[in-house]
Amino acid sequence: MGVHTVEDLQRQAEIEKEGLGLFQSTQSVIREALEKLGYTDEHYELLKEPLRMLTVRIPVRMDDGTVKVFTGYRSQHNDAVGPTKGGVRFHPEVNEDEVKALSIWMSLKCGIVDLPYGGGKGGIICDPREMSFRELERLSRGYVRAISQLVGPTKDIPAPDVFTNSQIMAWMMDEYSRIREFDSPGFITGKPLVLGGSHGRETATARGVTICIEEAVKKKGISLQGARVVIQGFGNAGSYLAKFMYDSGAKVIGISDAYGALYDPQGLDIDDLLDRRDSFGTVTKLFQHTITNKELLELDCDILVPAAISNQITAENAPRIRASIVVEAANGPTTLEATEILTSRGILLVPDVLASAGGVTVSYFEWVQNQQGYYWTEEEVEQKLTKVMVESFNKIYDAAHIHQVNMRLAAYMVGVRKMAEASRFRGWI
Ligand SMILES: NC(=O)C1=CN([C@@H]2O[C@H](COP(=O)(O)OP(=O)(O)OC[C@H]3O[C@@H](n4cnc5c(N)ncnc54)[C@H](O)[C@@H]3O)[C@@H](O)[C@H]2O)C=CC1
Ligand SMILES: O=C(O)CCC(=O)C(=O)O
Repeated sequence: MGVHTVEDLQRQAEIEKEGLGLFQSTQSVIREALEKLGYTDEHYELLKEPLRMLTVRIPVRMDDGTVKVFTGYRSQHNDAVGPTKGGVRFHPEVNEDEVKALSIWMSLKCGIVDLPYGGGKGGIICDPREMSFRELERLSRGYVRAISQLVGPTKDIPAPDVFTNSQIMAWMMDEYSRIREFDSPGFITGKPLVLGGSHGRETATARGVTICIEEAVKKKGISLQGARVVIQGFGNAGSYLAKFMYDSGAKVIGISDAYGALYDPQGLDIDDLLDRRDSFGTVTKLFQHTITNKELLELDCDILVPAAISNQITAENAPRIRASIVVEAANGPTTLEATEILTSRGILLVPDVLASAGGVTVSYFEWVQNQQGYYWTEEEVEQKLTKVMVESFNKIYDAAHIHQVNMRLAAYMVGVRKMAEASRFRGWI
């Protein structure tokens, strides 16, 4: 790989400033991973940006009769390996750079768990917590109409992400099937079981994180029984993870949502919180004594799991993180500088592209079942997921030791190789 230009170095310095672009910092780790593997500048030029990025405007008739126009995105990072794959996020802070970074992370995840996919991701700038059921249906269908030319079961396959769920996947699948005039369950994953969903997809992300935690505690010589766990976010990823930790005998001492956090050093009653949370993973509003998300992250604990949004552990708070293990269920919760700080403090950081890959793995199983029209039992799904996650964790843990790099760079090295090779064999590079 060529010598870095002054421009490169300036950009690098900017990236290192806290808060600057998830997208740029992702590019810098991709560059480093390719360099370590001996790939050329051409590989970096190809892989540093998504191949396609579609911006759409979606007019939606609101319940009060007015029309509101929403902005949405779909990014397809690289389809050398196969169709692109990745979730759709409904959130007020969605933006183009975030969607682009998220699609690159999907490529890396698919490479790590060895799926026949490249990475894609979508998002709509909206706040579903302030929309009615029918408004959400119209928005979901409008998004599919807007992106329908670019997606499909063998092109790009969406799935759930922040503030989207199996009901939204069902509307999207129905809209796509209407447009194409045949039933297309393989267009999207994370569907309800009765519409071709897979057993285990609902809990897959949390299950994958749990498997990473089980492997990580072995490496650290910590017993999961009685271990103190703190989880930021109580939605799909965070709440099921809390349940798995609670059931395995760990003590979940802190959880949070967008409005605050709950802390009990004796351990929270997770079954009770699960009964009381709403469909957006909100539960803290029901309690008087709460702490902030910022305080939650700095609690004294053994295992910390950010399972909500990006940029939560930064150079500012990384020196005060007191966990021995940090497992990233969320996408992009830790900045690059914070990654360095945590690693140099001996904290085992299990990066997002590995820890959260259980979701897309079971999405792949769902897609395979849809293509075959033959459905697997919950036990089969769980067994296959466990094998994939245990192998992936150990592959990356070993790579980090062999190459003497942190776990994030090791994960990028493992994740980028397949698409780099596929791009080369196709003659793109
Ligand atoms: N659902 C999935 O299959 C996968 C999700 N992920 C990642 O996991 C993370 C969480 O996703 P889901 O659980 O699916 O979303 P979700 O919508 O089910 O839950 C999100 C949770 O984060 C909380 N939250 C939102 N904004 C927050 C803020 N500003 N501060 C603190 N908490 C906030 C919400 O209150 C809620 O508890 C995201 O980063 C997502 O990309 C990664 C892989 C797969
Ligand atoms: O299930 C999928 O296809 C993708 C899930 C996702 O968006 C993610 O892993 O970030």
